[in-house]
Amino acid sequence: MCKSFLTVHCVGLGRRVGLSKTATGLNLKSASIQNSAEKVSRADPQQSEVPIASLNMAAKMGYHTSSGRSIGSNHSKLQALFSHALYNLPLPPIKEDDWLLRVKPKVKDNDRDSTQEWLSASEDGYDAAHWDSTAESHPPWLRFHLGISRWQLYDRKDPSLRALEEQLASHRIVSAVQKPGGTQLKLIMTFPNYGQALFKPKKQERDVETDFNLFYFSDFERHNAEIAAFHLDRILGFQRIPPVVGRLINVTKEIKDITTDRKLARTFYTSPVGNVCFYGQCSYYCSTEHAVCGRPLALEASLAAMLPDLSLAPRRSWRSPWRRSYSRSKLAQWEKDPNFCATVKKTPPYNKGTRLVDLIDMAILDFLMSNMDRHHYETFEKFGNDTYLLHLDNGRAFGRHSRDEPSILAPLQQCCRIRRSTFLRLRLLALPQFRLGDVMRESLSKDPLTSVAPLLAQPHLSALDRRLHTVLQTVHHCQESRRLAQQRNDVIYDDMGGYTGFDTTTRP
Ligand SMILES: Nc1ncnc2c1ncn2[C@@H]1O[C@H](COP(=O)(O)OP(=O)(O)OP(=O)(O)O)[C@@H](O)[C@H]1O
Ligand SMILES: [Mn+2]
Repeated sequence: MCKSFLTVHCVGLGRRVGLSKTATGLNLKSASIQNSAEKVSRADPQQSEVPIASLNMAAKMGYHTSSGRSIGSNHSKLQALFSHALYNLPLPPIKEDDWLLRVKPKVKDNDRDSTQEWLSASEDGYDAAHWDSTAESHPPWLRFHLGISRWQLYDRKDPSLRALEEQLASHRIVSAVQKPGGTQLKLIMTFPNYGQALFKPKKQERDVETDFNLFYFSDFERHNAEIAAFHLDRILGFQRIPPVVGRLINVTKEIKDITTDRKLARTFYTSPVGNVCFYGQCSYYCSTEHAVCGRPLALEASLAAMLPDLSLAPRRSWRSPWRRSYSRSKLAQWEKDPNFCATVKKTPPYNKGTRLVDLIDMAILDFLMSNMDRHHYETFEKFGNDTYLLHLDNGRAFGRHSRDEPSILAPLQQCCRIRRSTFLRLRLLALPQFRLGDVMRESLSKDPLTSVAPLLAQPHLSALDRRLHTVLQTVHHCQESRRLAQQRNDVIYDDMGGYTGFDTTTRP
């Protein structure tokens, strides 16, 4: 049972907590910490709060040390990239309302005693929780939630992010149940400190290329794509994908033996060669033909940090104007109309603010990793239209390396617009001293599953560099055609305000 000053958990836990909302001090509009000082819960990026033991563990697992230098290498392209000015641009000032979960400013006197801290006895495999209003008492997943702002999902330099990744990769799994909805099997896993992760299993070997005759919507999801997408999004400087790590799961001990999900438990069996398999229940690929199997027990999987529960932080789902037709014979509007973008530009929410360039950022991410499955995207409702797009669900990326899919880039090509900061970072990533494929390799080498096999095979890394060149060429063509037509050059959307000194006009 938990007593809470922080209602985040009780709702997110999915278990009975035994206290009424008023008793827990729940502010339904937002998570509430009953303390006046906002500073209490936001991690200070300057100050490492990761215990030494965790850093040792992280080192063993191949994560960065606190200096950020990768273990066993003297020259880190990734570190050099993240030290570059373009990766350290100042964010707009963060006002009270720009945090997703707000710190409740005042405690009523009669609430004070019962709501000052969160207490729970250790039971059912969960740790006793003694969380108060100080950041030090909060587990890393909670620091992640409290660090979500209008401008980014996390601060790349926040040391508690490393602790979060480490816990996703190694903490004991207390519960594993199916996540309903969606087309493919996925589980919600819970850790002793009440943190949760979205689990997606390995369904195919990393080097299998998607069948060219398959429509994109029939493609299987890939656990390594979820992991690689998180790294790529961070390397592009977006911070719009929740942290994802790879992990070897013991199918019997960490799923079958502990699950309370009877529908899931019923689908376990032993294959003819003695591997433990299961297939769960879902609308498409949940049958013995599509079972996921351990070898004989070990199963590779991706674990993504869960976002705050929808009851605390509702999200809005938007249909992408450039979504593909789900019919095998019909074309979508954007495929038929060369002036499609002119219409989109006039249509809310694309007619104001950064929504259009944010969508173009997402198209660039998707083109680089060849993800054709971005029919929808989500935003946090609290932030209205003035916020970034969440890049969730990347399991269908990195399916092909031998071919590129130019139609994914249609938003950039048709609208001829790109954020200045994105364009400059892309140009940086094309330089030999950084090189996208190289920094991706280095970044992915920190993931625990690299010990099994590199998360992206070399042809995928080379494809990233090739596609990056295509993106830069596309921007160049846009600039040239606007110049020739003597139109005002509105290709580069200036999101960097006073920042000067970066040249945006030269060829890639
Ligand atoms: N890290 C996360 N935290 C919380 N919710 C998430 C997270 N990642 C995804 N979701 C939610 O879960 C839903 C299903 O996840 P996802 O899209 O990855 O599964 P899927 O099986 O591929 O679904 P679909 O078949 O509909 O594409 C998403 O639409 C999103 O709202
Ligand atoms: Mn999906």
